[in-house]
Amino acid sequence: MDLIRESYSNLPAIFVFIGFLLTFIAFVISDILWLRIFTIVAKLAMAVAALLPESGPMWLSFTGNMLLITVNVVHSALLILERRRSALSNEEQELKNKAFPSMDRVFVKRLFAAATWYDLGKGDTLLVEGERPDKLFLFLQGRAFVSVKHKRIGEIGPGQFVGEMSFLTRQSAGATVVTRELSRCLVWQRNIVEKLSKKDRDLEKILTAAIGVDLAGKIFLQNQKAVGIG
Ligand SMILES: Nc1ncnc2c1ncn2[C@@H]1O[C@@H]2COP(=O)(O)O[C@H]2[C@H]1O
Repeated sequence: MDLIRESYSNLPAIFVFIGFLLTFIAFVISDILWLRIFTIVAKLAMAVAALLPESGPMWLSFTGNMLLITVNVVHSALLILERRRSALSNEEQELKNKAFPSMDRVFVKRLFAAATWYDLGKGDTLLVEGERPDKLFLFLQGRAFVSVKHKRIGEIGPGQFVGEMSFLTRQSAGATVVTRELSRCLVWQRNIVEKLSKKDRDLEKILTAAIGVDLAGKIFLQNQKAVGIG
């Protein structure tokens, strides 16, 4: 009998422990839907723990946890709906694989939805050195030459951005970029993507992360060229 009573008095602590453990797991997970699902279960454990103390239920803690559960259930349902609606076309999927491989499809779809597909001819000038670009390009197909002071310094290929440097620094373009062959790009009007990033910090994060990876690749190639490998 004593053993049963003792086990029962440990129950709140066990549920609190489970709650903290699940909260910890939730914050380690990067997928926002799973983060919310783990948070719901964690808060459920905490809510149960609040009902079990021998001294009587802790209603404030119970209500707080139930409120958090409600908020997360609503957001999870909206996320699931959005995920269903955010199927990517073949081209969008190909571009996501190249430029946003590990990023959440929902956010990538939102970002893509703010852009327009452009088919470019050979010799089209995308950006001019010293001018302030109003567009940000992301190549799906084709290639472009990059030159500074009329000297070719690099190339752009599928999965790479054009105009991302001045987009980040808000300066004028540091190079002129001209297509080398027929190309297909996704193009954002800068003012639109700037407004969108201010409104939606998740979009800003995935865009800057993808630009960061792209820039690292460009610097790597530049370094190889500098020592005569590229
Ligand atoms: N070394 C390089 N290799 C590849 N692309 C480059 C290089 N330097 C500049 N660019 C691109 O050329 C663009 C010119 O405009 P931005 O400076 O906005 O962004 C630049 C990059 O997108």
